[in-house]
Amino acid sequence: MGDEATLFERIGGEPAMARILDEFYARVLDDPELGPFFRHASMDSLRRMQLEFLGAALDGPLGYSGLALSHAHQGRGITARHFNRFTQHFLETLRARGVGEAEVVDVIARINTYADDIVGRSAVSE
Ligand code: HEM
Repeated sequence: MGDEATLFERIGGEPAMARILDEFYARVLDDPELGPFFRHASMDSLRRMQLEFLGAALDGPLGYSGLALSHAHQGRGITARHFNRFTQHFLETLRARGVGEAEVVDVIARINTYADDIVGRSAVSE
């Protein structure tokens, strides 16, 4: 049991996820509704933090050393619509990179559990 690959490992671990995140953030920056959020972001550091975060959230073996997601995203005006677009880009990138459909579904379900941490309270009514 303990020897079973984690979800992160089934996707290909750190090297595969690093390539996925390169493509994913290129798509996000190209999206006219999402790109402006990242105008002042340090993308290298963000990609590294996101890699760690996913490495931990998809059952390891990475650990996450960044800010709490609620803290990192509060006050940015992120709505449910932004969150869904962001997640849709991630889903499309996983598919484009050849990740299996079962893993894609598992990853998106896992990511959706963080919606309340990302979407601002005052914006939920949208
Ligand atoms: C489940 C979805 C998401 C996850 C897992 C996630 C994850 C992260 C992580 C790990 C960080 C780095 C925190 C740190 O620096 O310590 C971060 C920062 C950030 N995220 Fe997200 N995020 C998500 C959704 C979004 C969405 C929907 C937006 C905007 C539309 C967004 C915009 C940002 C911005 C602007 C930063 C700060 C970048 C910087 O200035 O360095 N995130 N996110």
